[in-house]
Amino acid sequence: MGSESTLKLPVIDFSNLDQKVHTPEWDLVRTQVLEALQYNTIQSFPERLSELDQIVRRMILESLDLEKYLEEHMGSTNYLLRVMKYKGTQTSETKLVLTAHTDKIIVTILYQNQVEGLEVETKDGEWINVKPSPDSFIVMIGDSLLAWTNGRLHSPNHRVMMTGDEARYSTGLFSIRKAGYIIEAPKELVDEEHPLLFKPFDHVQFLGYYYTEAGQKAKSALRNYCGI
Ligand SMILES: O=C(O)CCC(=O)C(=O)O
Ligand SMILES: [Fe+2]
Repeated sequence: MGSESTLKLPVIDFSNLDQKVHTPEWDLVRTQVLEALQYNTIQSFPERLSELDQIVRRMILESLDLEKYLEEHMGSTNYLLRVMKYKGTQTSETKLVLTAHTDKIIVTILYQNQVEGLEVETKDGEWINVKPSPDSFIVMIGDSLLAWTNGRLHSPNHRVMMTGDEARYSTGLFSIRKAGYIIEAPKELVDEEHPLLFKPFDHVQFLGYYYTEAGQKAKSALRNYCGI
């Protein structure tokens, strides 16, 4: 995204306020507060992230020569925005605060404060420690897209490990298939060399399975649910 589209949170200085209302300082800060609230940060943040999600997915479809599915893809998407807080562990030992999992969605976009903790597993089983940066997002593929691409893309295992007192905040935008949309790899991605890996499935029903005891215990809930 170009510099014009850079997201900037309004920053307001409250330090010159005393407790008296209707001083010029009070009126100035009140105007700034109202402007900031109208700035609609919480609304524009997911909007901008959903643009990024769509750019990434467009690039994936282009690289697979499957642009003809673009409209169907975008049209069958809902978005979920989740804000997460992980309390500091109050110890110098590193603790697992979010167990290893793959996301079940299409694409995940994460943004976080400066406290480290996210780790992503490579295909070879090595854990990479993600270094947070205020200028970047973490983009991961979820199981829905892995299944749709018939395994061409990888949805990585990830977890959160923390140590120390500081709280970690992260925000995730998750693109999700609408209920009733059947996820099925397109015929262009299935051939002798690439046999179909997953039976067609509905994302919401798959989630229902994922949250059962069997789904939670499975090494890959997707493979258990609809693997061929
Ligand atoms: O907080 C994070 O960085 C990861 C969150 C996550 O993996 C999830 O919500 O699925
Ligand atoms: Fe996740």
